[in-house]
Amino acid sequence: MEAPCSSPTAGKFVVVGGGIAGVTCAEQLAINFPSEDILLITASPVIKAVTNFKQVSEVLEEFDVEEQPSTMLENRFPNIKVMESGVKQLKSKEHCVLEDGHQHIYKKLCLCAGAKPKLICEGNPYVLGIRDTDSAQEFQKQLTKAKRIMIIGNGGIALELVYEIEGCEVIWVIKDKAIGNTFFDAGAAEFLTSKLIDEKPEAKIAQKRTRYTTEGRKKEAQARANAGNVGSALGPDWHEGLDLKGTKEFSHKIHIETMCEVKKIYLQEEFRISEKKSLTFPRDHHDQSVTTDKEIWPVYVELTNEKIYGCDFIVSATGVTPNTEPFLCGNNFDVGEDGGLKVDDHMHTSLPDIYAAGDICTAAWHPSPVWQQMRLWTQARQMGWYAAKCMAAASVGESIDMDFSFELFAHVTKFFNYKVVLLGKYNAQGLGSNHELLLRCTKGQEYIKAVLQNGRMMGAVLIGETDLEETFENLILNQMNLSAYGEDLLDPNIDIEDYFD
Ligand SMILES: Cc1cc2nc3c(=O)[nH]c(=O)nc-3n(C[C@H](O)[C@H](O)[C@H](O)COP(=O)(O)OP(=O)(O)OC[C@H]3O[C@@H](n4cnc5c(N)ncnc54)[C@H](O)[C@@H]3O)c2cc1C
Ligand SMILES: NC(=O)C1=CN([C@@H]2O[C@H](COP(=O)(O)OP(=O)(O)OC[C@H]3O[C@@H](n4cnc5c(N)ncnc54)[C@H](OP(=O)(O)O)[C@@H]3O)[C@@H](O)[C@H]2O)C=CC1
Repeated sequence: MEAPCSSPTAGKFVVVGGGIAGVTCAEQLAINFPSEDILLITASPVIKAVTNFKQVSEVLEEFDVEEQPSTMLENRFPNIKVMESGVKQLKSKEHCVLEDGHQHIYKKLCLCAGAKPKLICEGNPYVLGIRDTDSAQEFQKQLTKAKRIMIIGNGGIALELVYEIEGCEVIWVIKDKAIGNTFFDAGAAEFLTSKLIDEKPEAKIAQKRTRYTTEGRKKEAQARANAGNVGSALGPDWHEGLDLKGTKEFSHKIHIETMCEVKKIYLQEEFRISEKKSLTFPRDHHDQSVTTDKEIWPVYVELTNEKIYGCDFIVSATGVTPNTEPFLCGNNFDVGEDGGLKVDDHMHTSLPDIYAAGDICTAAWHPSPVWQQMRLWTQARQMGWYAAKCMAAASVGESIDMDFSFELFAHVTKFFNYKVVLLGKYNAQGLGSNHELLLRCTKGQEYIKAVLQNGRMMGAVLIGETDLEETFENLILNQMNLSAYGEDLLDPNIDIEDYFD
């Protein structure tokens, strides 16, 4: 029988999870309390370290994520002790966590156990999710033997995969009309799709600038044809170390099935018995001809548009579910609709002395009008850092203000080899119909969208080397009335940096 946990005053700072959130939190606690021991318990054999951190502007940041042996963290911070083990249970009333029969008493605890892929179908060996190094390697291994795969989902992972995979037919199934719904509107999607589908070099066309009200945007849209205890989520450029090549000698071969979902998955024998017919890979994007596929595949997918395709395997890139399971039993946490542990503006959960940061948590505070939570490593780092600050302040009876990084949503990444910067309400999220869009697009070069409400900039999408991120960030933060500038705001002949400096 396990001994009961003793008094919490005897406890230390304990952090669970060796991903970006947990490691950043532990590091910050170690800096704040150099004479105290910080315990980091993590299920994975390596930890994630942030390296080459670069503050691009006031809120935009870029960094690399490196997998390191935990000893490197312990060497950098002698007061951090890393324990490789999965936490099995939390006894919040007794201030203690249990792993493999051992128990650890905490005075303050930060849960940073991340999230796991939310698969369209659990337990099917032909449905893969990608989260950590192991799952990415398994995917790569399967891909080397594959002639055709199906990718389900329209977010970050799907966008990266369709661009990187070569030598394998890819059927990409999305619920939406356009690609990349979690990051882009139909205009940006069209800008990117040309890079994916046009095999020929793109002819440069003149730059176009347009101003849209919501009404105009609708018309524009109509006129245009987006496992248990897991390891940490992969880092930036995770696919660079992997040769994502199938069995064939061509580069991209992608067919996109829009506005549909998976209806049923059949294993080979099940499909044979059903006597249903599957389709061949469409010759080009406009190919509507229906030809029965003679090839025998390991798995078949029936879509809600009634089409059926056979493939070697399916990648479910359909989002994540917070890893809360080991912590919920016997503890009355407030949990968000997305399954995350709700945290307040001090990263504190609903239970005493328990904080949470990164993918595991759901931001339940009243956010700034231009910030929203997205499960990204920038937010994991910021939350881990801020949680440590809050834990430190609370333990000495002080209070601190919310960190500035939560004032404005800012994300910089790369899709289809373009730099992509997203700021504020970049897709007019939650703004209703009372907003307008300013667009500038040069095919193959840049796509710029500013979201305005009552003359104030609320968000922006910047694709390509636009050099506008800092100016736009300032315009969103200072909420200056831009009505007088109208479309000049995006006029390439006007240097708007000079305008607003
Ligand atoms: C393929 C892929 C590509 C991505 N690309 C980008 C990108 O380009 N840009 C971006 O901003 N974000 C990207 N993300 C998202 C980003 O990686 C995550 O938001 C971020 O890493 C979350 O960090 P975290 O520390 O909260 O969780 P994680 O990195 O998942 O770490 C969780 C940690 O908790 C440990 N753990 C879990 N359960 C337990 C337990 N019971 N006991 C002890 N330890 C436990 C795990 O072993 C792990 O160490 C990507 C994600 C994936 C999967
Ligand atoms: N460069 C970057 O910034 C990258 C970031 N990431 C992050 O990593 C995490 C995991 O990525 P990912 O898995 O792509 O998650 P995302 O949340 O980015 O995207 C999930 C996608 O799957 C769709 N979806 C959800 N359920 C279904 C279903 N049953 N059938 C069909 N489609 C479905 C969603 O549609 P809907 O939105 O309509 O529900 C959405 O398009 C995310 O937090 C993501 O932000 C990953 C890769 C790159």
